[in-house]
Amino acid sequence: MTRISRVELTPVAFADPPLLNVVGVHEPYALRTIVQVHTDDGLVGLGETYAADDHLERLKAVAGVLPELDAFDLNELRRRVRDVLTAGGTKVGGMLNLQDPADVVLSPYEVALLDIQGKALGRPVVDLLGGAVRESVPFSAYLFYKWAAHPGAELDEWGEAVDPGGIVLQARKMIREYGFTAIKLKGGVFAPDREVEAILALADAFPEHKLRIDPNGAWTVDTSVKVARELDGVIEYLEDPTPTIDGMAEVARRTDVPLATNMCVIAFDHLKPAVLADAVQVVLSDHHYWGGLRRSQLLAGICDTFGMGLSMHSNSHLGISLAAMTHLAAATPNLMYACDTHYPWKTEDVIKPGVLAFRSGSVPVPDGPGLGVELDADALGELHEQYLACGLRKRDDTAYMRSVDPGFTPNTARW
Ligand SMILES: O=C([O-])C(=O)C[C@H](O)[C@@H](O)C(=O)[O-]
Ligand SMILES: [Mg+2]
Repeated sequence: MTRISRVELTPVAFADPPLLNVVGVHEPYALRTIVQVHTDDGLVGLGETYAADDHLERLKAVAGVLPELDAFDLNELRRRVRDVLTAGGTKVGGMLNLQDPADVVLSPYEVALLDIQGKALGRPVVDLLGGAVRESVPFSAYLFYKWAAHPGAELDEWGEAVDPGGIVLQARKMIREYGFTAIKLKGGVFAPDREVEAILALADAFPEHKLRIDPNGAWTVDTSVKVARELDGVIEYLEDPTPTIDGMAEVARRTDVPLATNMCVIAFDHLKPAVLADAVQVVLSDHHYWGGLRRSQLLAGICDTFGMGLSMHSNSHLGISLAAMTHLAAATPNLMYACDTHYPWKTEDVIKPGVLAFRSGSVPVPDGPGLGVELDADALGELHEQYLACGLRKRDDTAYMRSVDPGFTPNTARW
């Protein structure tokens, strides 16, 4: 039997450019926790997750009850995670507009155990998820309005993008380097007209590419309907134009443009009300908060049953997450959209280079055992030192924006 002997949790910080969004701007570093689960027969499983202090505390509490667990017993893993979180007084179970903490904590451990299982069997994770229905996974070019540099820092390689021309230049560079065939624009930063103009400029410049815009709920219902009319036939879906299941349902009643979400359906409890209201036509899965790879496949099945499309959400992440996303997407037949990834925005990683590569916008599924990626111990150490030195302990785009613009308020349904 492959039993867990111990768990190592290493918070890391990696450089992140000043990407703008509805709640502010990315800080100079993004945080992640790297999870290493060791077994008594010498295997190590990898996982990657958020690194906010309260999340780290929960991860540590669960780490304490994992020794002796059989790495193939994912049901027992889930039971232990839920027991620990309930004992700590945490409410387990989704509430509207909240992720389920038990699924968020379960995720990196489930991925690490699947990595161990694959290594024990000599098979890639995709085979444990039912087998590959595609050999490589298409991702989208994830464009952001951005500053030329963090205040006081040197210019980065991407330059400024605060208007349609800047966004098109950014798209050209990203598509030249990665070959993406779908484009997502993060909106909610400027007035909707200006962001519509950017999408139209992208449509002109890239007539063959699939387009999407995601203002993270920055618009009212009426504005969302107006934008949907203007971009009907131009975009493949409109992502979270307005907040809440009720708001999205109202927009959906007034447009045929498919609505997608990673904001109002982010836990299993949200599916029933969303389906009953016909609020969303595409759910963006994300294994980091849907409870890992197998529960993301459960979500995929539910979407399939109720006639909803499936795409994939991302946050700033490193290579362990990209590997997990790729295995999952390769084994999920109804994931028919190019997945989001922040990967092009990062310049540092904790894995050894060589396995994960973009070819024509897609990542070939790693074929080594488990996730197929290897931790670089030196890089892990350096990014941990960077975490200790940078002082950030949770993501706070709003506070960072206010340090530059004290009057800034997040834009939820402002326009
Ligand atoms: O699709 C989304 O909503 C995201 O990717 C959320 C992220 O937090 C994005 O807004 C970001 O990185 O600023
Ligand atoms: Mg989104």
